Amino acid sequence: MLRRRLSSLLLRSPCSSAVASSIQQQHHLLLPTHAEKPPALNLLRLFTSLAGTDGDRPFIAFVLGGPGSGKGTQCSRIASDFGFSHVSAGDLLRNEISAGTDQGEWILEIIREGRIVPSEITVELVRKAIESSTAKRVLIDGFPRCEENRIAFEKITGTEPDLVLFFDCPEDEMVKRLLSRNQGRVDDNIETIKKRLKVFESLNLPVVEYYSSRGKAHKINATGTEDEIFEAVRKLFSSLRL
Ligand SMILES: Nc1ncnc2c1ncn2[C@@H]1O[C@H](COP(=O)(O)OP(=O)(O)OP(=O)(O)O)[C@@H](O)[C@H]1O
Ligand SMILES: O=c1ccn([C@@H]2O[C@H](COP(=O)(O)O)[C@@H](O)[C@H]2O)c(=O)[nH]1
Ligand SMILES: [Mg+2]
Repeated sequence: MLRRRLSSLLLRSPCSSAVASSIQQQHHLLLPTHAEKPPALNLLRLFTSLAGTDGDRPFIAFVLGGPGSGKGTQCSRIASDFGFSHVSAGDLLRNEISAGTDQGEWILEIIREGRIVPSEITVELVRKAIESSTAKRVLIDGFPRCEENRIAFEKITGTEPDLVLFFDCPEDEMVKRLLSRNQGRVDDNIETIKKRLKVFESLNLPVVEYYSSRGKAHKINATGTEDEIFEAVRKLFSSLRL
């Protein structure tokens, strides 16, 4: 409870002014109504660090890339060949929808519109998934989606990813893949795909750039067959001392 409240105090600003107004309009009830000062960061960490100290936590890889770039496909293969647990932020949100809660209904609308779910929801879901995993290596697929997500994750968990994988794919190829994915996703239609591509470029790419500037991001050419792409991925993971 306290953890949840501390998290919400830190996470007042949505991902960008472009998406801020509608999210804030719909989401104002989740935000604190009075001006409390966030507690000092080290106090916050006392309650929220992932599995105690940095040393105890698993190896964390963020897997980023545009919609349809093949993140989920490649994550499944990395998980089975390199012993990673695969945490898909999108799947965690879709589980909330399937659970049929009020929060789920609201998340469904955000996904249908190709927007980003506020950090107070996603960071909690991702943090819990990491904490409940017994694996020593975890792939976080499709998160963080924007700088605000990234900053929130790092503050709330007191940790940074060890590695960031970026699947680089041309837009026309991503659109083609999404339109033939055929998994009944509410966001696999051309109107939503166009919005997701815009959100990817304006909000998600800056996260990749941030981690590139810190020497953590590895770009993989995501064109070609699944096998060809996995060969490049395999080389990278084989070179890591895991
Ligand atoms: N190299 C590839 N060539 C052709 N099709 C591919 C390739 N990799 C994945 N696909 C197919 O493209 C579709 C999108 O792939 P996937 O679901 O892995 O992408 P994603 O990055 O996770 O997308 P999203 O962000 O929407 O979840 C799937 O139907 C998948 O089978
Ligand atoms: O961290 C996240 C991850 C996902 N979303 C929303 O879900 C959809 C689908 O995500 P996929 O990773 O493509 O499965 C995405 O377009 C967002 O609307 C999110 O808000 N935050
Ligand atoms: Mg996916």
